[in-house]
Amino acid sequence: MTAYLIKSVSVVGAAPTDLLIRDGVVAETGAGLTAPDATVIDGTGLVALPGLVDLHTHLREPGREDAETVESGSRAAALGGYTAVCAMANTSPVADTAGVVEQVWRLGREAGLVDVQPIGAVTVGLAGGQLAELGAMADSAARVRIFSDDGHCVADPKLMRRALEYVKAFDGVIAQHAEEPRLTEGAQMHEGEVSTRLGLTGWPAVAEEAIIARDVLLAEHVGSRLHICHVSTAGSVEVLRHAKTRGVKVTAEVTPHHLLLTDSKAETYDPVYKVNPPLRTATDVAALRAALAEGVIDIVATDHAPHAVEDKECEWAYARPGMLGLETALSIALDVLGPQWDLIAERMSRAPARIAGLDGHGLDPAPGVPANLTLVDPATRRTIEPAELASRSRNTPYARMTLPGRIVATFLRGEPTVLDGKAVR
Ligand SMILES: NC(=O)N[C@@H](CC(=O)O)C(=O)O
Ligand SMILES: [Zn+2]
Ligand SMILES: [Zn+2]
Repeated sequence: MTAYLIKSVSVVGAAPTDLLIRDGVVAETGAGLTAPDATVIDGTGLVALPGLVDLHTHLREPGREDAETVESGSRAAALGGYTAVCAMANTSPVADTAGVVEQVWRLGREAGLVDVQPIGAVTVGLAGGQLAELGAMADSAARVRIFSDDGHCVADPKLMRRALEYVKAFDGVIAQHAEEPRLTEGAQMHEGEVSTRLGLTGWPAVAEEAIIARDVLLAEHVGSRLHICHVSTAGSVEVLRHAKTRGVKVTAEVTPHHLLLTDSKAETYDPVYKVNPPLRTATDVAALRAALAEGVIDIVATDHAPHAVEDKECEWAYARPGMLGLETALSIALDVLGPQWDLIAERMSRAPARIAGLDGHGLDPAPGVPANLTLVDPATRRTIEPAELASRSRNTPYARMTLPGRIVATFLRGEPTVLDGKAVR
């Protein structure tokens, strides 16, 4: 196993130091390190972060390997600075059995580019009718701890309660896609001024907020852990703030796109901007940014949602919702938060690793720690070219935008997955 000596790198924004990576761990840190057998990387101007952890990734395998595979999504993740991703359950077949989660877990191991942690479905077939075999998925080789029907809301309050109660036994968490389905029938975009002008059916903020309010009360009642996927409205932030003040065990994520883009993008009628929950208003964006800085929102999660060309390059109403995210998330975070490295490390690595219970991830580079880390060049700006992305899909909303920051290298347990900004395999 090759050793790597990274010279003069800033660890999470601190004064430059050297990092020696050997045998899968950070062996030593300090100024003036030497290691004759090591490959030297010049870290001048670079920032070392704990490898990013994505709590919300769609890898599309099994079932839609034309849009993404575990391997292509893992490569996109590594290039984005990630060392672990949690793979959503809305595959085909659905990841609602021990067999399917073990298959995804095994494919992740074989690709070997990031740790792929499968998320299990809450209900059989994501149909919302009966609980899936949560215990069997938890006990499987994939050791599932996060369960979600993402793409669909667990709308039945009794089923949601039972799921919350069930996962307590193994310190699991239910990740809710908060969308009251009766309030979003036929919805195409955020319900507001722009939807009225364009004549598109609206997805009202209250459809999200009502479910979050219900579920934080349920989580409080049964004393379970709840996670809220892709929070998108100012009102949701207020509900979460209230719940956290009461000590409810709730965590929440925001996506890069909800931190940057607004519903005015729908005026282009370009379905690349169609996403669930929809892009909201500038007021919502400001509230989400403030909540992320404050900690009312715990993490940034990509909701990387690859879609094949035929599902995206069509009329708005027929297009599938969802956007790519893994290869651009750090750049968006840097753009939105500025070089607040400790905050970025917390929201994109440490906190998601804690929520997912991923040992060995989310730890700042220090002696003895598994070498899961990424090197960022904050000074370089790059223009996003969809054709250059490692994802099998092309549905990035940032095409031809120039964004700050470039991932120079990523290490998974001491092995580089990315070097010189390029995937190693
Ligand atoms: N976000 C999306 O618009 N789409 C996701 C599902 C989801 O996250 O709800 C997908 O699977 O494509
Ligand atoms: Zn969702
Ligand atoms: Zn999703």
